[in-house]
Amino acid sequence: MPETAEQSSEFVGKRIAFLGVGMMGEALLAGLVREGRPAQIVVSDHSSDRQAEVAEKYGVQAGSVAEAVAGASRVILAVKPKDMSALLDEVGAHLESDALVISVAAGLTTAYLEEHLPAGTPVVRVMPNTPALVGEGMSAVSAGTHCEESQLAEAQALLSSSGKVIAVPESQLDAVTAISGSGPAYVFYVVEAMVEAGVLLGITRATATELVVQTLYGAATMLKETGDHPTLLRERVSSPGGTTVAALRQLDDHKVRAAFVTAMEAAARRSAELASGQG
Ligand SMILES: NC(=O)C1=CN([C@@H]2O[C@H](COP(=O)(O)OP(=O)(O)OC[C@H]3O[C@@H](n4cnc5c(N)ncnc54)[C@H](O)[C@@H]3O)[C@@H](O)[C@H]2O)C=CC1
Ligand SMILES: O=C(O)[C@@H]1CCC=N1
Repeated sequence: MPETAEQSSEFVGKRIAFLGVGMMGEALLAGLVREGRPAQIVVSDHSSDRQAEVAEKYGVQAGSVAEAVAGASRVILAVKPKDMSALLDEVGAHLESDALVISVAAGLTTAYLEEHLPAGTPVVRVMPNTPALVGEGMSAVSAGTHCEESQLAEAQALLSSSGKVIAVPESQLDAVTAISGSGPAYVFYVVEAMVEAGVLLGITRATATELVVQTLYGAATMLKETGDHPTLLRERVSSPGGTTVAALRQLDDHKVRAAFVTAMEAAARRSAELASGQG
């Protein structure tokens, strides 16, 4: 398991600026605060209401982008891709010479980030996901041209406060975005559908939700703890001539498996479009 930010001696005493504390920024911030370092964090958000809400909820400092970036050794960028160019101009004007810049924006490449920051700035591109909020996130990281191994490790240690972290070649980050970045939304979509079906079958919404959520949690835990192939686990549920095969046949007839493939291809394509400025 990678060293956590708490365990990393590199982490001690370093100030972290969070620029943009919407859904994803807050989820990553929550992990660091859980590790007990709120005094080192300063947040900045264009929405003053949002900035104040997050600063109060997590007991962290707040300020303008310039105030947050000045004196920060790590700068986390968590704004929408369309807002990144303006933010990078502002960040560049105040960035410390040894600061590491970490972006979570979908699609935006390290080359794009480097182009908009002072020459030689070390950058790390990350694709995290929202389960980071509860410490069960999945992040994939790639280093930019000027980022040293130790700086990539530093970014990994920082992100490990909110879940699992892997390093991947940057060419794979659009696919990663389609899998784990957007993935929680597919799961919530399936949950919605199963709960609706439960209600249709006469179960109360509360009970149907409880049944679906625990089923999902149990199935995910089995996948993680046994390491067994999903096909094997599915076959163990499917009695010959029973209820499960009757249901799965309907999913196949409705091409649900194929729909997941085309949906995820669309997500990866969209990620690549964001990189080429079609955001
Ligand atoms: N929501 C998700 O599941 C995931 C999001 N991401 C990426 O995270 C980034 C943020 O996404 P969300 O948190 O969902 O969006 P969001 O809209 O919830 O948050 C963005 C925040 O940035 C603030 N903002 C905009 N311009 C700013 C600026 N110049 N300075 C300071 N704050 C500024 C906004 O007021 C807002 O609070 C995006 O680039 C997205 O691609 C990556 C992985 C998963
Ligand atoms: O939908 C999006 O563009 C972002 C990136 C991955 C998840 N949410």
